[in-house]
Amino acid sequence: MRPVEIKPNVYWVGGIDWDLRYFHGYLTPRGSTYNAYLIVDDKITLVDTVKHYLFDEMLGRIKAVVDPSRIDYMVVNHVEMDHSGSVPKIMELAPGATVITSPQGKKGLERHYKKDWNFQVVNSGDEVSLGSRTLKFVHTPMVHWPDSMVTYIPEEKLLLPNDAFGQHIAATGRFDDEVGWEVVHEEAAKYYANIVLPYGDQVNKALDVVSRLPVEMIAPSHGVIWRSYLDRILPVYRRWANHETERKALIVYDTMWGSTKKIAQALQEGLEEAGIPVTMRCLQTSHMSEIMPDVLVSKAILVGSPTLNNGMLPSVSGFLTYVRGLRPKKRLGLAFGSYGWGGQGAKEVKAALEAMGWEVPLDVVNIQYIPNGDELAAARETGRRLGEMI
Ligand SMILES: Cc1cc2nc3c(=O)[nH]c(=O)nc-3n(C[C@H](O)[C@H](O)[C@H](O)COP(=O)(O)O)c2cc1C
Repeated sequence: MRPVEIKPNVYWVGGIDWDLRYFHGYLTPRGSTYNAYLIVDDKITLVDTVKHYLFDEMLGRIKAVVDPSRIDYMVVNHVEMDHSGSVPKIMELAPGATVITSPQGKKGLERHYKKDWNFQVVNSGDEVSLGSRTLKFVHTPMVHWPDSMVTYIPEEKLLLPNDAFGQHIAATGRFDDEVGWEVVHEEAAKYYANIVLPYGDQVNKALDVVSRLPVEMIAPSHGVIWRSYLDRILPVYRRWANHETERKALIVYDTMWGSTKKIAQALQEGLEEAGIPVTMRCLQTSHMSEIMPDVLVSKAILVGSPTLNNGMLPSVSGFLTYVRGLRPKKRLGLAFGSYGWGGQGAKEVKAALEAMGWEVPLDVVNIQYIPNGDELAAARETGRRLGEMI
């Protein structure tokens, strides 16, 4: 339960959730952390907290540095309970502390905890002096809730952006270079694709703000702290925010008797003939949160469903509902599937792709029952034509 001094007198005092495997609908095979930061200055400040069940772990780390009753400021960058869940217990230990948050943060905290704390509402650009350090607040609404803000400490060139730049990684090392670029990039992409993707415009504004600040270290509220790979992750975030993709295709499908899978394989062959790398995901074996990193980087997304009871399979409609909410833009879509008599499944998929504003340049590949050789050759040709459009 040791705290980690990340800058002089700035300590990581969060909690490590080694066992977390499911986080509001998102699989987290590497677990996660909830990062809280303690700043010891004339005024003692805690920035964010941890999920309620890790309170004791966080408290142990705080106590190793200061008596928690001495906390003057409790900064809440984001109201979601993985970060604010231990605020009530901190406020019991430090009843004289002031809760610093955004206007939406105050409303959100009141709705969550029904407490009459001493609030200091801060607007974007406001500063609070701690003595030898300053807290500067910048609102980042909808990255990823209306209350979200970041805290910047200019004297330390340290940005505490809460969920932005987060990754679900539980590790003993607190820094990006202790985990390695491959892992931290993979988890940052997965986090972005499943949480932040709808808010590209707001991320771009936040990146503009960051680019004007001297930043040496970005300490998010999940996972490891960016100190060595800042030059790499900032341009990657910009590309994600701009919905820039690669010359890649993703095929996502489900099947009852295997025919839609045969069509998926024919489309894959055609795309590969056109020189396009393809990732294949069957919804029976891949969780939709695991598929989202491929959605993030793929220009073409092909979705297949057989027809079941006059519609698409529920697994496919669930996936499309999830993707629609995450709003990836500038994609090429294609719908396909097998049917028995009505064939509505693949047609519904096509309508869903178009409703997301994607370009769907080719007709649906909809084949009755088990595809024959000619039909598979035609599907392969469709894949090749799509590949040439990427
Ligand atoms: C329970 C069930 C319901 C089905 N309902 C429809 C339907 O409403 N309309 C239709 O065109 N085909 C329907 N079918 C036929 C399937 O779409 C057809 O068997 C198709 O080839 C299955 O593709 P798959 O091998 O990819 O699962 C149904 C099949 C099953 C097993």
